[in-house]
Amino acid sequence: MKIELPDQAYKYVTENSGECDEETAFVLTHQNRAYLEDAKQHNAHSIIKIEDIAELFGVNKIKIIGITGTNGKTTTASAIYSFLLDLGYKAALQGTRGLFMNDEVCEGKTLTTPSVLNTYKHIYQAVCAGCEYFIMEVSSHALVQRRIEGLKFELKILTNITQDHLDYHKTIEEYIAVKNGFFQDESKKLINKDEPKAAFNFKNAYTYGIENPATYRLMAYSLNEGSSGIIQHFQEIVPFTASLHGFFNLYNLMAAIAATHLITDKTLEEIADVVDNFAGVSGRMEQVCAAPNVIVDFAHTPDGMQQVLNALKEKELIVVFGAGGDRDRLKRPIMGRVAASLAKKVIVTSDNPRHEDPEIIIDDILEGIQDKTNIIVELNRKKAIQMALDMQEDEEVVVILGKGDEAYQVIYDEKFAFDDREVVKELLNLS
Ligand SMILES: CC(=O)N[C@H]1[C@@H](OP(=O)(O)OP(=O)(O)OC[C@H]2O[C@@H](n3ccc(=O)[nH]c3=O)[C@H](O)[C@@H]2O)O[C@H](CO)[C@@H](O)[C@@H]1O[C@H](C)C(=O)N[C@@H](C)C(=O)N[C@H](CCC(=O)O)C(=O)O
Ligand SMILES: Nc1ncnc2c1ncn2[C@@H]1O[C@H](COP(=O)(O)OP(=O)(O)OP(=O)(O)O)[C@@H](O)[C@H]1O
Ligand SMILES: N[C@H](CCC[C@H](N)C(=O)O)C(=O)O
Ligand SMILES: [Mg+2]
Repeated sequence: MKIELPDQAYKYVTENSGECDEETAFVLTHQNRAYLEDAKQHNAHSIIKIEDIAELFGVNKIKIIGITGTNGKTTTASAIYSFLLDLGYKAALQGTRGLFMNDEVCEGKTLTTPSVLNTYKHIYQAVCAGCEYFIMEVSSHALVQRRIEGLKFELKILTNITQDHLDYHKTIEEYIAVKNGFFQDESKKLINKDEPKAAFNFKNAYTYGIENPATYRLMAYSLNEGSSGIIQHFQEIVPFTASLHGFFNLYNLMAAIAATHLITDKTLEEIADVVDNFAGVSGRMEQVCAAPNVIVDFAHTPDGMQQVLNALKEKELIVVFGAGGDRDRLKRPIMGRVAASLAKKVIVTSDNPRHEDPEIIIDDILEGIQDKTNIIVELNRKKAIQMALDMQEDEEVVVILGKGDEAYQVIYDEKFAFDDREVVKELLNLS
Protein backbone atom coordinates (compact mmCIF):
# COMPACT_ATOMS: atom_id res chain seq x y z
CA MET A 1 0.00 0.00 0.00
CA LYS A 2 1.55 3.30 -1.14
CA ILE A 3 0.96 6.45 0.88
CA GLU A 4 1.33 9.90 -0.69
CA LEU A 5 3.32 12.28 1.52
CA PRO A 6 3.24 15.97 0.46
CA ASP A 7 6.26 18.32 0.30
CA GLN A 8 8.89 15.58 0.25
CA ALA A 9 11.58 14.75 -2.32
CA TYR A 10 9.69 11.50 -2.96
CA LYS A 11 5.97 11.34 -3.81
CA TYR A 12 5.03 8.10 -2.04
CA VAL A 13 6.26 5.85 0.74
CA THR A 14 5.70 2.11 1.01
CA GLU A 15 6.73 -0.74 3.32
CA ASN A 16 6.58 -3.21 0.40
CA SER A 17 9.73 -3.37 -1.76
CA GLY A 18 7.68 -4.55 -4.74
CA GLU A 19 5.93 -1.16 -4.86
CA CYS A 20 9.15 0.90 -4.94
CA ASP A 21 10.08 3.04 -7.93
CA GLU A 22 11.77 6.34 -8.75
CA GLU A 23 9.12 8.36 -6.90
CA THR A 24 8.39 5.89 -4.10
CA ALA A 25 10.65 5.62 -1.06
CA PHE A 26 11.06 2.37 0.90
CA VAL A 27 10.21 2.66 4.61
CA LEU A 28 12.61 0.26 6.31
CA THR A 29 10.98 -1.54 9.24
CA HIS A 30 11.91 -4.48 11.47
CA GLN A 31 9.54 -6.63 9.45
CA ASN A 32 10.73 -5.84 5.92
CA ARG A 33 14.45 -5.45 6.47
CA ALA A 34 15.03 -8.68 4.49
CA TYR A 35 13.65 -6.93 1.39
CA LEU A 36 16.05 -3.98 1.39
CA GLU A 37 17.95 -5.26 -1.65
CA ASP A 38 14.68 -5.92 -3.48
CA ALA A 39 13.67 -2.30 -2.83
CA LYS A 40 16.93 -1.13 -4.42
CA GLN A 41 16.32 -3.49 -7.35
CA HIS A 42 13.01 -1.70 -7.83
CA ASN A 43 14.86 1.65 -7.99
CA ALA A 44 13.41 2.89 -4.74
CA HIS A 45 13.65 6.70 -4.61
CA SER A 46 15.36 6.36 -1.20
CA ILE A 47 15.47 4.23 1.93
CA ILE A 48 13.97 5.86 5.03
CA LYS A 49 13.53 4.65 8.57
CA ILE A 50 10.05 4.63 10.06
CA GLU A 51 11.13 6.78 13.01
CA ASP A 52 12.50 9.42 10.57
CA ILE A 53 9.05 10.06 9.09
CA ALA A 54 6.97 9.54 12.24
CA GLU A 55 6.42 13.26 12.72
CA LEU A 56 5.16 13.56 9.13
CA PHE A 57 2.26 11.32 10.23
CA GLY A 58 1.64 13.52 13.24
CA VAL A 59 2.37 10.75 15.76
CA ASN A 60 3.60 13.43 18.19
CA LYS A 61 0.38 15.43 17.87
CA ILE A 62 -1.95 12.85 19.35
CA LYS A 63 -2.06 10.83 22.59
CA ILE A 64 -1.66 7.13 21.71
CA ILE A 65 -3.14 4.57 24.12
CA GLY A 66 -2.01 0.95 23.64
CA ILE A 67 -3.91 -2.02 25.13
CA THR A 68 -2.57 -5.55 25.20
CA GLY A 69 -3.62 -8.76 26.94
CA THR A 70 -5.16 -12.10 26.04
CA ASN A 71 -8.78 -11.00 26.38
CA GLY A 72 -10.61 -7.73 26.97
CA LYS A 73 -8.62 -5.52 24.60
CA THR A 74 -11.53 -4.70 22.26
CA THR A 75 -14.00 -4.26 25.15
CA THR A 76 -11.67 -2.02 27.18
CA ALA A 77 -10.56 -0.01 24.14
CA SER A 78 -14.18 0.49 23.06
CA ALA A 79 -15.14 1.61 26.57
CA ILE A 80 -12.35 4.21 26.70
CA TYR A 81 -13.36 5.41 23.22
CA SER A 82 -17.01 5.71 24.35
CA PHE A 83 -16.10 7.59 27.56
CA LEU A 84 -13.82 10.06 25.73
CA LEU A 85 -16.46 10.88 23.12
CA ASP A 86 -19.14 11.34 25.80
CA LEU A 87 -16.77 13.60 27.76
CA GLY A 88 -16.47 15.84 24.68
CA TYR A 89 -13.11 14.73 23.30
CA LYS A 90 -12.35 13.69 19.72
CA ALA A 91 -10.93 10.17 19.55
CA ALA A 92 -10.02 7.32 17.19
CA LEU A 93 -10.13 3.57 17.87
CA GLN A 94 -8.12 0.93 15.95
CA GLY A 95 -8.52 -2.77 16.66
CA THR A 96 -10.12 -6.12 15.90
CA ARG A 97 -13.36 -4.51 14.75
CA GLY A 98 -11.67 -2.01 12.44
CA LEU A 99 -10.98 1.74 12.55
CA PHE A 100 -13.45 4.18 14.13
CA MET A 101 -13.22 7.96 14.47
CA ASN A 102 -15.54 10.33 16.34
CA ASP A 103 -18.41 7.82 16.30
CA GLU A 104 -17.96 6.92 12.63
CA VAL A 105 -16.72 3.68 11.08
CA CYS A 106 -13.70 4.52 8.89
CA GLU A 107 -12.44 1.05 7.99
CA GLY A 108 -13.72 -2.49 8.44
CA LYS A 109 -11.92 -5.33 10.14
CA THR A 110 -8.34 -6.07 9.21
CA LEU A 111 -5.84 -7.20 11.82
CA THR A 112 -6.22 -6.40 15.50
CA THR A 113 -2.95 -4.48 14.99
CA PRO A 114 -2.22 -3.69 11.31
CA SER A 115 1.24 -3.32 9.81
CA VAL A 116 3.26 -0.39 11.13
CA LEU A 117 2.72 1.87 8.11
CA ASN A 118 -1.02 1.16 8.12
CA THR A 119 -1.16 2.22 11.76
CA TYR A 120 0.80 5.39 10.95
CA LYS A 121 -1.68 6.11 8.14
CA HIS A 122 -4.58 5.69 10.57
CA ILE A 123 -2.88 7.98 13.10
CA TYR A 124 -2.40 10.61 10.37
CA GLN A 125 -6.11 10.34 9.47
CA ALA A 126 -7.01 10.73 13.15
CA VAL A 127 -4.81 13.84 13.51
CA CYS A 128 -6.41 15.33 10.37
CA ALA A 129 -9.84 14.59 11.90
CA GLY A 130 -8.86 16.64 14.96
CA CYS A 131 -8.59 13.65 17.30
CA GLU A 132 -6.72 14.15 20.58
CA TYR A 133 -6.59 10.41 21.33
CA PHE A 134 -5.74 7.29 19.28
CA ILE A 135 -6.72 4.14 21.15
CA MET A 136 -5.25 0.95 19.70
CA GLU A 137 -5.26 -2.74 20.51
CA VAL A 138 -1.75 -4.22 20.53
CA SER A 139 -1.70 -7.95 19.78
CA SER A 140 1.09 -10.29 20.82
CA HIS A 141 1.86 -10.89 17.13
CA ALA A 142 2.28 -7.14 16.70
CA LEU A 143 4.66 -6.99 19.65
CA VAL A 144 6.86 -9.77 18.24
CA GLN A 145 6.77 -8.30 14.73
CA ARG A 146 7.28 -4.76 16.08
CA ARG A 147 4.28 -3.40 14.20
CA ILE A 148 4.32 -0.57 16.76
CA GLU A 149 7.91 0.56 16.20
CA GLY A 150 8.53 4.30 16.48
CA LEU A 151 5.30 4.92 18.42
CA LYS A 152 5.41 6.71 21.80
CA PHE A 153 2.49 5.73 24.04
CA GLU A 154 0.74 8.19 26.37
CA LEU A 155 -0.51 5.14 28.29
CA LYS A 156 -0.02 1.37 28.02
CA ILE A 157 -2.69 -0.95 29.49
CA LEU A 158 -2.58 -4.65 30.42
CA THR A 159 -5.85 -6.57 30.62
CA ASN A 160 -4.72 -10.12 31.47
CA ILE A 161 -2.37 -12.90 30.40
CA THR A 162 -3.85 -16.37 29.96
CA GLN A 163 -3.46 -18.91 27.15
CA ASP A 164 -3.72 -18.11 23.43
CA HIS A 165 -1.67 -18.06 20.24
CA LEU A 166 0.73 -20.83 21.30
CA ASP A 167 0.69 -21.86 17.65
CA TYR A 168 2.77 -18.72 17.14
CA HIS A 169 4.61 -18.15 20.43
CA LYS A 170 5.31 -21.88 20.97
CA THR A 171 5.46 -21.74 24.79
CA ILE A 172 3.36 -19.99 27.45
CA GLU A 173 6.60 -18.57 28.90
CA GLU A 174 7.41 -16.92 25.56
CA TYR A 175 3.85 -15.57 25.29
CA ILE A 176 4.01 -14.11 28.83
CA ALA A 177 7.42 -12.55 28.08
CA VAL A 178 6.07 -10.97 24.88
CA LYS A 179 3.11 -9.44 26.70
CA ASN A 180 5.26 -8.15 29.58
CA GLY A 181 7.84 -6.83 27.11
CA PHE A 182 5.40 -4.01 26.34
CA PHE A 183 5.67 -2.73 29.94
CA GLN A 184 9.43 -2.68 30.57
CA ASP A 185 10.10 0.97 29.67
CA GLU A 186 9.26 4.07 31.72
CA SER A 187 6.05 4.91 29.84
CA LYS A 188 2.94 5.54 31.89
CA LYS A 189 1.27 2.17 32.35
CA LEU A 190 -1.92 0.75 33.85
CA ILE A 191 -1.62 -2.85 35.01
CA ASN A 192 -4.19 -5.37 36.22
CA LYS A 193 -2.95 -5.97 39.80
CA ASP A 194 -4.91 -9.24 39.96
CA GLU A 195 -2.95 -10.64 36.98
CA PRO A 196 -0.30 -12.87 38.63
CA LYS A 197 1.79 -13.15 35.43
CA ALA A 198 2.21 -9.39 35.03
CA ALA A 199 5.82 -8.15 35.35
CA PHE A 200 6.44 -4.48 34.65
CA ASN A 201 8.68 -1.45 35.18
CA PHE A 202 7.33 0.26 38.33
CA LYS A 203 8.27 3.72 37.00
CA ASN A 204 5.06 5.59 36.08
CA ALA A 205 3.06 2.45 36.87
CA TYR A 206 -0.55 2.57 38.04
CA THR A 207 -2.69 -0.44 38.86
CA TYR A 208 -6.33 -1.47 38.94
CA GLY A 209 -7.80 -4.46 40.69
CA ILE A 210 -10.50 -6.13 42.72
CA GLU A 211 -8.75 -8.69 44.92
CA ASN A 212 -5.51 -6.79 45.62
CA PRO A 213 -4.71 -3.24 46.81
CA ALA A 214 -4.36 -1.11 43.68
CA THR A 215 -4.22 2.54 42.60
CA TYR A 216 -7.79 2.09 41.37
CA ARG A 217 -9.63 -0.50 43.42
CA LEU A 218 -13.13 -1.89 43.13
CA MET A 219 -14.48 -1.66 46.69
CA ALA A 220 -17.84 -3.28 46.00
CA TYR A 221 -19.86 -4.53 43.06
CA SER A 222 -23.15 -6.10 42.02
CA LEU A 223 -23.89 -8.16 38.93
CA ASN A 224 -27.69 -8.04 39.04
CA GLU A 225 -29.15 -6.46 35.93
CA GLY A 226 -25.88 -5.47 34.30
CA SER A 227 -23.11 -4.43 36.63
CA SER A 228 -22.45 -1.75 39.20
CA GLY A 229 -19.52 -0.95 41.42
CA ILE A 230 -17.76 1.49 43.69
CA ILE A 231 -14.28 2.50 42.57
CA GLN A 232 -11.73 3.89 45.03
CA HIS A 233 -8.80 6.08 44.04
CA PHE A 234 -7.04 7.22 47.21
CA GLN A 235 -9.65 9.34 49.06
CA GLU A 236 -12.06 9.41 46.10
CA ILE A 237 -14.85 6.83 46.33
CA VAL A 238 -17.19 6.89 43.33
CA PRO A 239 -20.11 4.61 42.33
CA PHE A 240 -20.81 3.63 38.71
CA THR A 241 -23.33 1.48 36.85
CA ALA A 242 -22.96 -0.26 33.49
CA SER A 243 -25.02 -2.39 31.14
CA LEU A 244 -22.22 -4.95 30.74
CA HIS A 245 -22.68 -8.41 32.24
CA GLY A 246 -20.15 -10.64 33.93
CA PHE A 247 -17.49 -10.33 36.61
CA PHE A 248 -14.77 -10.20 33.92
CA ASN A 249 -16.32 -7.04 32.48
CA LEU A 250 -15.76 -5.31 35.81
CA TYR A 251 -12.04 -5.53 35.03
CA ASN A 252 -12.60 -4.05 31.57
CA LEU A 253 -14.66 -1.24 33.06
CA MET A 254 -12.12 -0.58 35.83
CA ALA A 255 -9.31 -0.42 33.27
CA ALA A 256 -11.32 1.95 31.08
CA ILE A 257 -12.32 4.25 33.95
CA ALA A 258 -8.77 4.36 35.35
CA ALA A 259 -7.26 4.93 31.90
CA THR A 260 -9.66 7.80 31.15
CA HIS A 261 -8.78 9.33 34.54
CA LEU A 262 -5.05 9.04 33.77
CA ILE A 263 -5.19 10.58 30.27
CA THR A 264 -7.67 13.42 30.85
CA ASP A 265 -8.22 16.09 33.49
CA LYS A 266 -11.71 14.78 34.25
CA THR A 267 -12.65 13.76 37.78
CA LEU A 268 -13.72 10.19 38.57
CA GLU A 269 -17.25 11.48 39.13
CA GLU A 270 -17.40 13.01 35.65
CA ILE A 271 -16.11 9.75 34.17
CA ALA A 272 -18.49 7.61 36.23
CA ASP A 273 -21.38 9.65 34.85
CA VAL A 274 -20.70 8.43 31.28
CA VAL A 275 -19.94 4.77 32.05
CA ASP A 276 -23.57 3.70 31.76
CA ASN A 277 -23.76 5.10 28.21
CA PHE A 278 -21.34 2.40 27.03
CA ALA A 279 -23.55 -0.35 25.62
CA GLY A 280 -20.75 -2.89 25.19
CA VAL A 281 -19.24 -4.33 22.01
CA SER A 282 -21.07 -6.07 19.19
CA GLY A 283 -20.69 -9.84 19.49
CA ARG A 284 -19.51 -9.72 23.10
CA MET A 285 -22.21 -11.14 25.46
CA GLU A 286 -24.76 -10.00 22.88
CA GLN A 287 -28.31 -11.22 23.53
CA VAL A 288 -29.71 -12.00 20.08
CA CYS A 289 -33.07 -13.06 21.45
CA ALA A 290 -34.60 -12.83 24.92
CA ALA A 291 -37.21 -15.56 24.57
CA PRO A 292 -35.88 -18.07 23.75
CA ASN A 293 -32.70 -16.74 25.43
CA VAL A 294 -29.84 -16.82 22.91
CA ILE A 295 -26.47 -15.17 23.58
CA VAL A 296 -23.57 -14.77 21.13
CA ASP A 297 -20.06 -14.11 22.46
CA PHE A 298 -16.52 -13.89 21.05
CA ALA A 299 -14.90 -16.16 23.65
CA HIS A 300 -12.32 -18.25 21.82
CA THR A 301 -9.82 -19.05 24.58
CA PRO A 302 -10.14 -21.24 27.71
CA ASP A 303 -10.20 -18.23 30.04
CA GLY A 304 -12.64 -16.30 27.89
CA MET A 305 -15.02 -19.26 27.84
CA GLN A 306 -14.58 -19.81 31.58
CA GLN A 307 -15.40 -16.17 32.30
CA VAL A 308 -18.46 -16.02 30.07
CA LEU A 309 -19.96 -19.35 31.14
CA ASN A 310 -19.29 -18.53 34.80
CA ALA A 311 -21.15 -15.25 34.29
CA LEU A 312 -24.17 -17.28 33.13
CA LYS A 313 -23.89 -20.11 35.64
CA GLU A 314 -27.29 -19.41 37.28
CA LYS A 315 -28.83 -20.73 34.09
CA GLU A 316 -28.74 -24.12 32.41
CA LEU A 317 -26.60 -23.65 29.32
CA ILE A 318 -26.51 -25.23 25.88
CA VAL A 319 -23.12 -24.21 24.48
CA VAL A 320 -22.26 -24.21 20.77
CA PHE A 321 -18.57 -23.65 19.99
CA GLY A 322 -15.55 -24.75 17.96
CA ALA A 323 -11.96 -23.60 17.58
CA GLY A 324 -10.16 -21.79 14.79
CA GLY A 325 -7.92 -23.63 12.33
CA ASP A 326 -4.30 -22.45 11.93
CA ARG A 327 -4.49 -21.25 15.53
CA ASP A 328 -3.33 -22.53 18.95
CA ARG A 329 -4.01 -26.30 19.05
CA LEU A 330 -3.14 -26.67 22.74
CA LYS A 331 -6.07 -24.52 23.87
CA ARG A 332 -8.63 -26.81 22.18
CA PRO A 333 -8.88 -29.66 24.79
CA ILE A 334 -8.92 -27.07 27.58
CA MET A 335 -11.80 -25.27 25.84
CA GLY A 336 -13.55 -28.65 25.61
CA ARG A 337 -13.06 -29.28 29.30
CA VAL A 338 -14.35 -25.80 30.22
CA ALA A 339 -17.48 -26.19 28.10
CA ALA A 340 -18.23 -29.70 29.39
CA SER A 341 -17.79 -28.62 33.02
CA LEU A 342 -20.00 -25.51 32.82
CA ALA A 343 -22.71 -26.43 30.29
CA LYS A 344 -25.65 -28.80 30.55
CA LYS A 345 -25.28 -29.70 26.88
CA VAL A 346 -22.46 -29.01 24.41
CA ILE A 347 -22.52 -29.02 20.62
CA VAL A 348 -19.02 -28.96 19.16
CA THR A 349 -18.88 -27.56 15.63
CA SER A 350 -16.71 -25.66 13.11
CA ASP A 351 -15.23 -22.17 13.61
CA ASN A 352 -13.00 -20.88 10.79
CA PRO A 353 -11.21 -24.18 10.08
CA ARG A 354 -8.95 -22.35 7.56
CA HIS A 355 -6.42 -24.94 6.22
CA GLU A 356 -7.14 -27.59 8.84
CA ASP A 357 -9.54 -30.55 8.68
CA PRO A 358 -12.50 -29.51 10.87
CA GLU A 359 -12.85 -33.07 12.14
CA ILE A 360 -9.27 -32.99 13.45
CA ILE A 361 -9.99 -29.71 15.22
CA ILE A 362 -13.05 -31.26 16.86
CA ASP A 363 -11.04 -34.34 17.87
CA ASP A 364 -8.55 -32.00 19.59
CA ILE A 365 -11.43 -30.40 21.51
CA LEU A 366 -12.98 -33.77 22.47
CA GLU A 367 -9.65 -34.95 23.92
CA GLY A 368 -10.27 -32.65 26.87
CA ILE A 369 -13.71 -34.10 27.63
CA GLN A 370 -13.88 -37.24 29.77
CA ASP A 371 -17.64 -37.71 30.05
CA LYS A 372 -19.08 -37.27 26.56
CA THR A 373 -22.69 -38.07 27.59
CA ASN A 374 -23.95 -34.54 26.89
CA ILE A 375 -21.67 -33.84 23.95
CA ILE A 376 -22.90 -33.66 20.36
CA VAL A 377 -20.64 -33.19 17.32
CA GLU A 378 -22.06 -31.40 14.27
CA LEU A 379 -19.54 -30.12 11.71
CA ASN A 380 -22.02 -27.80 10.04
CA ARG A 381 -22.22 -24.69 12.24
CA LYS A 382 -25.71 -23.71 11.05
CA LYS A 383 -27.03 -27.21 11.79
CA ALA A 384 -25.29 -27.09 15.17
CA ILE A 385 -27.11 -23.85 16.03
CA GLN A 386 -30.38 -25.34 14.74
CA MET A 387 -29.90 -28.38 17.00
CA ALA A 388 -29.27 -26.14 20.02
CA LEU A 389 -32.43 -24.13 19.36
CA ASP A 390 -34.47 -27.29 18.79
CA MET A 391 -33.40 -28.89 22.09
CA GLN A 392 -33.66 -25.66 24.14
CA GLU A 393 -36.19 -25.87 26.96
CA ASP A 394 -37.86 -22.92 28.69
CA GLU A 395 -35.31 -21.74 31.26
CA GLU A 396 -32.24 -22.84 29.28
CA VAL A 397 -29.88 -20.41 27.52
CA VAL A 398 -28.22 -21.13 24.17
CA VAL A 399 -24.70 -19.66 24.20
CA ILE A 400 -22.88 -19.52 20.86
CA LEU A 401 -19.16 -18.85 21.30
CA GLY A 402 -16.06 -18.04 19.31
CA LYS A 403 -17.13 -15.79 16.48
CA GLY A 404 -18.91 -12.88 18.12
CA ASP A 405 -19.50 -10.26 15.41
CA GLU A 406 -17.49 -12.10 12.75
CA ALA A 407 -19.62 -12.13 9.58
CA TYR A 408 -17.77 -14.95 7.88
CA GLN A 409 -16.63 -18.54 8.11
CA VAL A 410 -13.04 -18.99 6.83
CA ILE A 411 -12.48 -22.24 4.94
CA TYR A 412 -9.01 -22.51 3.40
CA ASP A 413 -8.44 -18.97 2.11
CA GLU A 414 -12.07 -18.22 1.37
CA LYS A 415 -14.43 -16.22 3.56
CA PHE A 416 -18.03 -17.42 3.28
CA ALA A 417 -20.75 -15.15 4.68
CA PHE A 418 -21.75 -16.49 8.09
CA ASP A 419 -22.89 -14.50 11.13
CA ASP A 420 -24.00 -16.43 14.22
CA ARG A 421 -26.52 -13.70 15.03
CA GLU A 422 -28.10 -13.65 11.58
CA VAL A 423 -28.33 -17.45 11.56
CA VAL A 424 -30.18 -17.40 14.89
CA LYS A 425 -32.60 -14.72 13.65
CA GLU A 426 -33.24 -16.69 10.45
CA LEU A 427 -33.84 -19.96 12.31
CA LEU A 428 -36.16 -18.24 14.81
CA ASN A 429 -37.92 -16.25 12.05
CA LEU A 430 -36.96 -12.99 13.75
CA SER A 431 -36.81 -9.81 11.68
C1 LIG B 1 1.38 -14.73 11.12
C2 LIG B 1 1.44 -13.24 11.00
O1 LIG B 1 1.21 -12.54 11.95
N1 LIG B 1 1.73 -12.75 9.76
C3 LIG B 1 1.82 -11.29 9.60
C4 LIG B 1 3.19 -10.96 9.00
O2 LIG B 1 3.23 -11.69 7.80
P1 LIG B 1 4.69 -12.16 7.27
O3 LIG B 1 5.65 -12.31 8.38
O4 LIG B 1 4.44 -13.28 6.32
O5 LIG B 1 5.07 -10.84 6.53
P2 LIG B 1 5.54 -10.71 5.02
O6 LIG B 1 4.43 -10.97 4.09
O7 LIG B 1 6.80 -11.44 4.86
O8 LIG B 1 5.79 -9.14 5.04
C5 LIG B 1 6.63 -8.61 6.08
C6 LIG B 1 7.04 -7.24 5.62
O9 LIG B 1 7.86 -7.37 4.44
C7 LIG B 1 7.32 -6.60 3.39
N2 LIG B 1 7.56 -7.28 2.12
C8 LIG B 1 7.04 -8.50 1.85
C9 LIG B 1 7.28 -9.12 0.67
C10 LIG B 1 8.11 -8.49 -0.32
O10 LIG B 1 8.36 -8.99 -1.40
N3 LIG B 1 8.61 -7.26 -0.01
C11 LIG B 1 8.37 -6.63 1.16
O11 LIG B 1 8.83 -5.53 1.40
C12 LIG B 1 5.85 -6.46 3.71
O12 LIG B 1 5.30 -5.27 3.12
C13 LIG B 1 5.86 -6.39 5.23
O13 LIG B 1 6.08 -5.06 5.65
O14 LIG B 1 3.31 -9.56 8.74
C14 LIG B 1 2.29 -9.04 7.87
C15 LIG B 1 2.57 -7.56 7.69
O15 LIG B 1 2.56 -6.89 8.93
C16 LIG B 1 0.90 -9.29 8.45
O16 LIG B 1 -0.09 -8.82 7.53
C17 LIG B 1 0.71 -10.79 8.67
O17 LIG B 1 -0.52 -11.00 9.34
C18 LIG B 1 -1.29 -12.12 8.82
C19 LIG B 1 -2.13 -11.62 7.62
C20 LIG B 1 -2.16 -12.66 9.92
O18 LIG B 1 -3.18 -13.31 9.67
N4 LIG B 1 -1.79 -12.39 11.18
C21 LIG B 1 -2.63 -12.81 12.31
C22 LIG B 1 -2.21 -14.17 12.86
C23 LIG B 1 -2.44 -11.75 13.38
O19 LIG B 1 -1.53 -10.94 13.28
N5 LIG B 1 -3.34 -11.76 14.37
C24 LIG B 1 -3.16 -10.78 15.41
C25 LIG B 1 -3.86 -11.23 16.67
C26 LIG B 1 -5.26 -11.69 16.45
C27 LIG B 1 -6.01 -11.68 17.76
O20 LIG B 1 -5.88 -12.59 18.59
O21 LIG B 1 -6.71 -10.67 17.97
C28 LIG B 1 -3.65 -9.42 14.89
O22 LIG B 1 -2.99 -8.41 15.27
O23 LIG B 1 -4.68 -9.40 14.17
N1 LIG C 1 -11.25 -9.12 31.02
C1 LIG C 1 -11.54 -10.31 30.48
N2 LIG C 1 -11.06 -11.47 31.01
C2 LIG C 1 -11.37 -12.66 30.45
N3 LIG C 1 -12.17 -12.83 29.37
C3 LIG C 1 -12.66 -11.71 28.81
C4 LIG C 1 -12.39 -10.41 29.33
N4 LIG C 1 -13.03 -9.50 28.55
C5 LIG C 1 -13.66 -10.21 27.58
N5 LIG C 1 -13.45 -11.53 27.75
C6 LIG C 1 -13.92 -12.65 26.92
O1 LIG C 1 -13.07 -12.63 25.76
C7 LIG C 1 -13.85 -12.38 24.58
C8 LIG C 1 -13.11 -11.39 23.71
O2 LIG C 1 -13.20 -10.12 24.33
P1 LIG C 1 -12.50 -8.92 23.55
O3 LIG C 1 -12.91 -8.96 22.13
O4 LIG C 1 -12.70 -7.67 24.36
O5 LIG C 1 -10.98 -9.41 23.71
P2 LIG C 1 -9.71 -9.13 22.78
O6 LIG C 1 -8.54 -9.13 23.71
O7 LIG C 1 -9.90 -7.91 21.96
O8 LIG C 1 -9.69 -10.44 21.86
P3 LIG C 1 -8.82 -10.61 20.48
O9 LIG C 1 -7.40 -10.73 20.94
O10 LIG C 1 -9.35 -11.85 19.86
O11 LIG C 1 -9.09 -9.39 19.67
C9 LIG C 1 -15.18 -11.84 25.07
O12 LIG C 1 -16.20 -12.19 24.14
C10 LIG C 1 -15.35 -12.54 26.41
O13 LIG C 1 -15.79 -13.86 26.19
N1 LIG D 1 -8.65 -12.51 16.45
C1 LIG D 1 -8.48 -13.82 17.07
C2 LIG D 1 -9.84 -14.44 17.20
C3 LIG D 1 -10.14 -15.70 16.46
C4 LIG D 1 -11.52 -16.13 16.72
C5 LIG D 1 -11.92 -17.46 16.14
N2 LIG D 1 -13.20 -17.31 15.48
C6 LIG D 1 -10.92 -17.99 15.12
O1 LIG D 1 -11.09 -17.67 13.96
O2 LIG D 1 -9.96 -18.64 15.55
C7 LIG D 1 -7.44 -14.62 16.27
O3 LIG D 1 -7.23 -14.27 15.11
O4 LIG D 1 -6.89 -15.55 16.81
MG1 LIG E 1 -9.66 -7.62 19.96
